[in-house]
Amino acid sequence: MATTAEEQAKLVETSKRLAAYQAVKDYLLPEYTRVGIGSGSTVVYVVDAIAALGPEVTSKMVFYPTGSQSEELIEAAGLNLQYISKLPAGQQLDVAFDGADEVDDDLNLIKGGGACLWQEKIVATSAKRFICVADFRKLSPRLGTAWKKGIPIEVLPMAAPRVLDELRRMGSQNPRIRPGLPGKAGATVTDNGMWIIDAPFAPLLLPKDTESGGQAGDGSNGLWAVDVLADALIKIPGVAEIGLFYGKNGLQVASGAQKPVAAYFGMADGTVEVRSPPS
Ligand SMILES: O=C(CO)[C@H](O)[C@H](O)COP(=O)(O)O
Repeated sequence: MATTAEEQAKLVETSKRLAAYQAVKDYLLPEYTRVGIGSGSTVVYVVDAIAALGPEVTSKMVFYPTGSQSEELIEAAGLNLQYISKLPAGQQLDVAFDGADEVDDDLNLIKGGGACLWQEKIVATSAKRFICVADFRKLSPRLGTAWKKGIPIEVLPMAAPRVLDELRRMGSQNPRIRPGLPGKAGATVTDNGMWIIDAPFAPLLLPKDTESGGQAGDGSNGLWAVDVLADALIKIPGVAEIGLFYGKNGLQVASGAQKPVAAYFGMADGTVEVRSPPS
């Protein structure tokens, strides 16, 4: 068991790496040609795993980034870069890999800790198969349990005060405009020229909590179901995109969906746990 902060950090990195290599082994088939690459520190290992397959496999593939960080990763690994804007209408990526800030029991995700959520959602929903790769810290029964910073919401800067008002009205506790990096004055500016608001809510309910006379999940008692909250947030004027990647259970998740078809977690014991959404 990791005891020092240094050992814990090493364990987390090992977990990310294990999950990434396993996910790429299982889901990057040699016949695939179009691959989405997400953002964040876990995706670095996804790109490592892909590059390790060698040019005989990867030279036939084209890689689509979710922002400036993944664009750099793709180029630095010597992989073929293409933009999602160039994906012809009616066509899809074969697979997309991305990380997450938190993953619940139904594989709904919080994303956007790295401020890339808008392009990440476009790439994930453009893929036939969206695969989430994470370490053990990201697993939670309900979104908002472990990730306390809030749901990242990408907003038009001029609308930020109005969006904050509405979020408070909806019960968000202390929603805040994300500041820039230390030493940089002002807000975080996304790759799309927008700002991010982080909006904390009480842990979000799942269908199993709201069905059969359970909690309402409509925010009336301060508790929201993931899908009800997501549908309300995206309708706030000035909101460009939200960092909830969600969907109803029992639906076909393999095409145009925000939820992953599989989530790979590197565990603290050195194993990789693979989860699929409930049917
Ligand atoms: O959503 C994201 C960026 O917008 C990332 O996928 C998420 O923040 C996870 O990052 P990391 O792998 O560094 O923990």
